[in-house]
Amino acid sequence: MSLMPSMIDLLARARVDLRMGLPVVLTQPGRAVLALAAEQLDSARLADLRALGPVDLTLTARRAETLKARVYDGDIARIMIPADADLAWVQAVADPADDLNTPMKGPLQSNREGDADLHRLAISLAKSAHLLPAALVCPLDHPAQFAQSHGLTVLPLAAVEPLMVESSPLHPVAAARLPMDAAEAGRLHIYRPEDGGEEHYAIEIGRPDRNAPVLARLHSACFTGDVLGSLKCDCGPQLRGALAQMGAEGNGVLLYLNQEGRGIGLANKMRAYSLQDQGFDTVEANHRLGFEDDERDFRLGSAILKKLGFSSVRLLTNNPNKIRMMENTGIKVAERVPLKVGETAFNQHYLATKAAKSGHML
Ligand SMILES: Nc1nc2c(ncn2[C@@H]2O[C@H](COP(=O)(O)OP(=O)(O)OP(=O)(O)O)[C@@H](O)[C@H]2O)c(=O)[nH]1
Ligand SMILES: [Zn+2]
Repeated sequence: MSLMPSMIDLLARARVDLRMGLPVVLTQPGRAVLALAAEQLDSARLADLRALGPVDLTLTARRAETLKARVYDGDIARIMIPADADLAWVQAVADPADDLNTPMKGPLQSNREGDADLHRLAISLAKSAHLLPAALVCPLDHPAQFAQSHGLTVLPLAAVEPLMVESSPLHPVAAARLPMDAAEAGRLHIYRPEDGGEEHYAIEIGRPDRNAPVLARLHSACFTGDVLGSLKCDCGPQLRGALAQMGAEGNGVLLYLNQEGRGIGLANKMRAYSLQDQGFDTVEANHRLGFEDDERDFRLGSAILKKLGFSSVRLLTNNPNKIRMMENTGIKVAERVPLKVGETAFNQHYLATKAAKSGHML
């Protein structure tokens, strides 16, 4: 029935549910759990969840390592919530904001019984909803009945897993002429993913030849740098520098990918900045929050370039991962064009960390 939600629709709905603090039901043959985002929990929901059975606080292995909790499930850990733990305990374990003030949260006991696949799905959902990667998970006996009587979204693991791994197809929505400081001959194209996620943009300058390598930049959104002129990173000057170079050459394409904070979202990036204020570097801060250094999906860039008719680029970047990803997804990188602008007294350490830990070319 075409008026019923598809699996992609349910996935988008589940992300919103988690952001609203609602539980979602995750199922696999013979097993089901109820999952809630730790960050959106309140005391009433914690009590109701505990009435259903034992609750685990699922974290990434990154976060568990910081907390010195045992990791039995590879990339995630299932921390048992003690009987006397309250909402503040859950939040303190999930969120590193107060780690330095209250380093002792434990002893933390990790669950090693049974399968962790549904817990892993809960973490992926929280990440893709740009929430802290921490989820409360408890087993559920009659999932279909429970979901129906509580009006909850149900996601079967087998159906949803391939959708989470694949990059969602993007479709052009609208395009119009946009004269800019850097180039009067500008055109802004909007692309919308099928999965209800962020839209991404392509700024085409001039009318680049589709049969030759185009001067291209994959720029990830940085509200603080691009809009506010933050001195903590080099994003603003890189954005304007790339557009200026394309304007000067008369041709180019800048992809503005809405993957704020290397894919963790602006709220989490500000959590990371707060940890940086406590002395951690950009990579350590991501890890303490439970994220990888870089959670972006650069396949988006190739998908948009292909939609625009390009197959080869002169890529403005210092990031070898972007080059690798372009090549692996069918866009030839004919040349790497370095983009070194915007070094300040405030971002020297940030740029040095990217070079030392993330392989950026100096
Ligand atoms: N998590 C996190 N993200 C940051 C931080 N500083 C900047 N960012 C984000 O990092 C991304 C920078 O993206 P890009 O300009 O594409 O940079 P890049 O990966 O360094 O690669 P090139 O600039 O191409 O060399 C943006 O999404 C910023 O929001 C930080 O300290 N923590
Ligand atoms: Zn930035």
